[in-house]
Amino acid sequence: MPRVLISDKLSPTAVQIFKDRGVEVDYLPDLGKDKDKLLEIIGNYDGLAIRSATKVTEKILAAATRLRVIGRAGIGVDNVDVPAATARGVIVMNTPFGNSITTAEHAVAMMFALARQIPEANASTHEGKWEKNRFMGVELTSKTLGIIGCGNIGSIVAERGVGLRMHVIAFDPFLSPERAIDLGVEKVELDELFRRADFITLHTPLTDKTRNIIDISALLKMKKGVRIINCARGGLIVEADLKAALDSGHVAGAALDVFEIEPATAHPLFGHPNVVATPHLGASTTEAQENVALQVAEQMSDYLMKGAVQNALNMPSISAEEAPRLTPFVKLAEQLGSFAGQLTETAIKGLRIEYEGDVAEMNTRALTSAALTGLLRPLLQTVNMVSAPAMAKERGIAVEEVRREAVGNHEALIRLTVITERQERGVAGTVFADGKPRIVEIKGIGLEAEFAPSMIYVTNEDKPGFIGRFAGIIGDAGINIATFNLGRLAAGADAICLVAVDGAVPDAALEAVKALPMVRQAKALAF
Ligand SMILES: NC(=O)C1=CN([C@@H]2O[C@H](COP(=O)(O)OP(=O)(O)OC[C@H]3O[C@@H](n4cnc5c(N)ncnc54)[C@H](O)[C@@H]3O)[C@@H](O)[C@H]2O)C=CC1
Ligand SMILES: O=C(O)C(=O)COP(=O)(O)O
Repeated sequence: MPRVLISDKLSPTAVQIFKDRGVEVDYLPDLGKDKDKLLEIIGNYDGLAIRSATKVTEKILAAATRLRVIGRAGIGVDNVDVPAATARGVIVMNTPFGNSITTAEHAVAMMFALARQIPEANASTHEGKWEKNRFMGVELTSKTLGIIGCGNIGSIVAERGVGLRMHVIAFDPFLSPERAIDLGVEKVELDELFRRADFITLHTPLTDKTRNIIDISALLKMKKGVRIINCARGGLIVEADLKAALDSGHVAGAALDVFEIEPATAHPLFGHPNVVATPHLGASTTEAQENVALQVAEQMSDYLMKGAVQNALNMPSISAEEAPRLTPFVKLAEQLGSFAGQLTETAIKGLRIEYEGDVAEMNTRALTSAALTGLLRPLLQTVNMVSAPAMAKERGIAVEEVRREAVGNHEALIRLTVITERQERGVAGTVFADGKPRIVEIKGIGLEAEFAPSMIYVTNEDKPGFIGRFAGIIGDAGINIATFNLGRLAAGADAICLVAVDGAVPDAALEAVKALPMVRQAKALAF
């Protein structure tokens, strides 16, 4: 039974779903804050469910020897070392929509709070001061709202802004002009947004490109009296620069839900009269927390129990519906890759994968990942479908996918061609109705063989006497032949022989096969 650790506070719904789906679960909501304890126990788990408090570092991943999936009940995964997880073959998934409305609403609430100084006015009124003349606000109607990052959350903020009769402008390199029109948003460059906006709200992920996107030079480009809202990530704003701009009065107010270092218990901006602060509450509503807990538990259980992959950041999706149909082809692609990988002794420059017939309509990204996994496994024992594409890229292996209708006898065929400095070697296979993968072609020569744990592959000249002498050597070595499959280009031309044997092939027997006069190559293969 797979075991999952929940190391941050999640709705009890998640615990129940894991249990209902047959996944053992330990709920330790404060563990994320205790790095040492997490390091000590993480090796016991197949899955880790987190929010933003747990930091999944390279060190934690190194100790997570059983880990197969990290599920982020929320959106941002900047607290996970995704490249390190990928290199170790651990899927990282999030719940990209579950808390977006809630977070957008928090940004809008922050905008109102800034415009009318609600938190300060509230505190003063509670103190019995009745400072009616101290709190003069600004109207939102007709003001320009500048949105940096117009994805899921930014778009919802945009729609709310339009509803409030604001003029909404957005900077997002990936926002299409059509989508901008649909949202009622004017797409602008960043400098223009800085120049024109009365309110600026941030909704990008924290990446190397977005880090410090609001620094002193950006602040100086903004209108005097601008108000800034950050419900995305600390690190997008240089906090010291913001403080200077608030102190000088250039920025009239800032509302911050997120901070460079969290938890933020002491901060130079705390106590500033024009700063509204909340403790990373963007996603904290009953509705959003139910959504993300339910979704993360379902996604992680689906992966651990059925092999379905949804919302993974480092692996193509495989739906629970397609998983049963795809699985035998995943196996075929991996075994074909493994076959090619075991036969290739020089550096691989490229891999061409041809999908013919029914399989061309399937999830070929997942199949290509599987093929790369098989191909690279002789070099990298720990490679899997998550890490294989990144590993192939790192090694400079160019991957080409071709999809076409069925051309031969097979309704579905996958052909893998490995390209090295010296040659191109192709191998093709299919899955029959019994669900078992078969090799049906090697180097353009047709044959039909099932994959077996131990096999011998021989290329030879098609001359009389080979089979008898080969079988004699194998029999003398005490190895039982399970299946014997032959193929040849033409009578007397190149031939191949793929033999399944019971048990490992001793080196001496393989050497004796290689020494036969008509043999060109002989190799023991393991699947
Ligand atoms: N305060 C909180 O509790 C929460 C914070 N968040 C944060 O909000 C962020 C945004 O979430 P979503 O909208 O769901 O993500 P998303 O991926 O749907 O949208 C992000 C947008 O940022 C854009 N972008 C990327 N780089 C950019 C750049 N250099 N300049 C301008 N735009 C850029 C992308 O094109 C994309 O459209 C998350 O990454 C997360 O860090 C999310 C949920 C809750
Ligand atoms: O989903 C996100 O990106 C968030 O920032 C929400 O964080 P949280 O789950 O509340 O710790």
